[in-house]
Amino acid sequence: MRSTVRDVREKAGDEPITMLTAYDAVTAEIVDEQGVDVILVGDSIGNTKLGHESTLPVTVDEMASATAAVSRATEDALVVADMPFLSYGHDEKESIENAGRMLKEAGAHAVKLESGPHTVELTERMSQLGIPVMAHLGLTPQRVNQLGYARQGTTEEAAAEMLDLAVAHEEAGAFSLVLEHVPANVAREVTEAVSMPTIGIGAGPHCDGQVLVVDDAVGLSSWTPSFVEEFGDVREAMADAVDGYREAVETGEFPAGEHSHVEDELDDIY
Ligand SMILES: Nc1nc(=O)c2c([nH]1)NC[C@@H]1CN(c3ccc(C(=O)N[C@@H](CCC(=O)O)C(=O)O)cc3)CN21
Ligand SMILES: CC(C)C(=O)C(=O)O
Ligand SMILES: [Mg+2]
Repeated sequence: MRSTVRDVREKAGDEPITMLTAYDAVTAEIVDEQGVDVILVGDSIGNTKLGHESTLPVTVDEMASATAAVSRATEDALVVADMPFLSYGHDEKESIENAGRMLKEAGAHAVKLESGPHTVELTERMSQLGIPVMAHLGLTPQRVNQLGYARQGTTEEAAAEMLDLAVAHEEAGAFSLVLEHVPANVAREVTEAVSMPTIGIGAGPHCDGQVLVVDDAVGLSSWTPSFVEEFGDVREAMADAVDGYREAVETGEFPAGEHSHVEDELDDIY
């Protein structure tokens, strides 16, 4: 049965919540079939699929297209669309229209916003309108030009600010919170301070759930952050298959008789 935002919220403290990204239908189908609770259509599509060096160039149209593909292929998981850089936060009307597209056009069940003091009111407005919001604190890669990709919440002051923002977003109506690249003890403190589930990436074992970029988790990425564990080697499996194909064509082994068809009736003509 389809997961709902409420299921995700109620699961906190029970079994860990599992979340992976997906950006296309076949990957979403595999992730969904393996029982992962939440599929995030991440703006990490910029790095993983579109060949960009950061998530900043990703557009609302690109996110809507990927989210629609994922939604069409997903039966059980909750589908969350990541809102790309500058598609929210500067103008309330535009933010809500962009987020609304993910639900109305692309079949997402919720959106994720990289959070800060400027997203508290927006989170409240979206929640009131029926757009469930997943918040995101710690390393927020859309701020790469200010933060780099360094671990966040590493000073007493920064950790206290993260805690305050987590509480403020919960009060504003966020249903869940991603904590990225923060010390495990800070993530534990935040997890204890809020009742919404926290989902960690590089944030230690005390969160209510975990998320990874699917390409990193299956071993498809050529580079991964230090907090990643590769649970497979899809890149090598795919390279072997591509190499096998190239060699079979070059040596004339492919296509063989079983891959082709001779039309007998045309035999005396051709
Ligand atoms: N494939 C992929 N996986 C991800 O997890 C991911 C993306 N892409 N793109 C968007 C962001 C960027 N992320 C990153 C990127 C780099 C580090 C990293 O290497 N951090 C260094 C410190 C770098 C610094 O200090 O500036 C580290 O050692 O932790 C962490 C998260 C996580 N996200
Ligand atoms: C890593 C997750 C949390 C994300 O925001 C993304 O994949 O874009
Ligand atoms: Mg993202």
